[in-house]
Amino acid sequence: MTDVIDGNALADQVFDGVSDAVDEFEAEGVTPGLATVIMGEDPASQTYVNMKQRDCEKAGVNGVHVEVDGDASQDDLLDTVADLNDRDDVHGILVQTPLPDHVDEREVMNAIDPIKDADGFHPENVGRLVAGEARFKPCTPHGVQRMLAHADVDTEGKDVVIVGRSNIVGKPLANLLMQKADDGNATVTVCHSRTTDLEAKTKAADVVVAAAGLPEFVTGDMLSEGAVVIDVGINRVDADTEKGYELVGDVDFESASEKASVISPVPGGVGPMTRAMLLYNTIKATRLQTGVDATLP
Ligand SMILES: Nc1nc(=O)c2c([nH]1)NC[C@@H]1CN(c3ccc(C(=O)N[C@@H](CCC(=O)O)C(=O)O)cc3)C=[N+]21
Repeated sequence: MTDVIDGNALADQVFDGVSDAVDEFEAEGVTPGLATVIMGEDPASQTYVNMKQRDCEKAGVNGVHVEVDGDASQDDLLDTVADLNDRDDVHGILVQTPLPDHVDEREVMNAIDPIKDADGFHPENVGRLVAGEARFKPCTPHGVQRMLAHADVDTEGKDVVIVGRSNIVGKPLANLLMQKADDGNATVTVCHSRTTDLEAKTKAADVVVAAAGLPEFVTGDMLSEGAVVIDVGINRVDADTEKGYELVGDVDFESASEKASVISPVPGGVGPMTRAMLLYNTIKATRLQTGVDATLP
């Protein structure tokens, strides 16, 4: 039987833990706050940010939403970030990507106060993570780790193949899973578009993480029998649905689930866990800024 990880149910457990932590903060007169900043009108970004704000409401986190006009300057966006850095009621800040072409994403990430960096993308936090002293783990890699633990997948000594080398998923996840401190202890191979004979590598893997941003790229014939498959892809492909698109992962679920012992679906897998770990980081940030030791979810 293939175990299909229910990312929504697992995320709900984390959200419950966040609510409990919020109660602990409230008892000390603190309300954790998360600011989401969106610049421009990208429809997918609007959807995601709305979901994040709904999560905040559900968990009792103070959600602060800021919209910056798509035609505004980079300096306007940096001013917005600076204001949020200064606000005592905002403990976590997320600037939704992609940003308009005239804005340098790196400059914006660098401007976020590292202690409020709910995404974990600031170079100081990237450096800490690589050094084995993670402060804010990026949300998607952290969510993947939680999903593996939940499915009783112990990666110690196992071969993990990550398909995709992005700064937000592939690179940080590789670092986490190879480390001792995170009970990863895996042998990690990072594959990408220039990898020769990808199939030989995925076939030899105990765990395959698909994070290339390519719809249904990883198929069952690329997997070994009993492999663990985590699908990080969230691709909108045109379809004859009400919304005009459907969500598909980077894994061809039908063929892959015939081989896999454990698999995560899209939607309902990594996506909700990414949002849950965003609130986890908000709780962690609030602890660091207030000194109140609320229980981490
Ligand atoms: N600074 C920044 N931080 C991010 O974390 C970030 C970002 N920018 N830019 C875009 C990506 C994408 N992302 C998603 C998170 C959750 C779902 C999610 O919850 N998806 C649901 C349903 C989605 C739907 O119904 O459309 C699911 O997979 O079940 C999707 C996508 C965060 N991102």
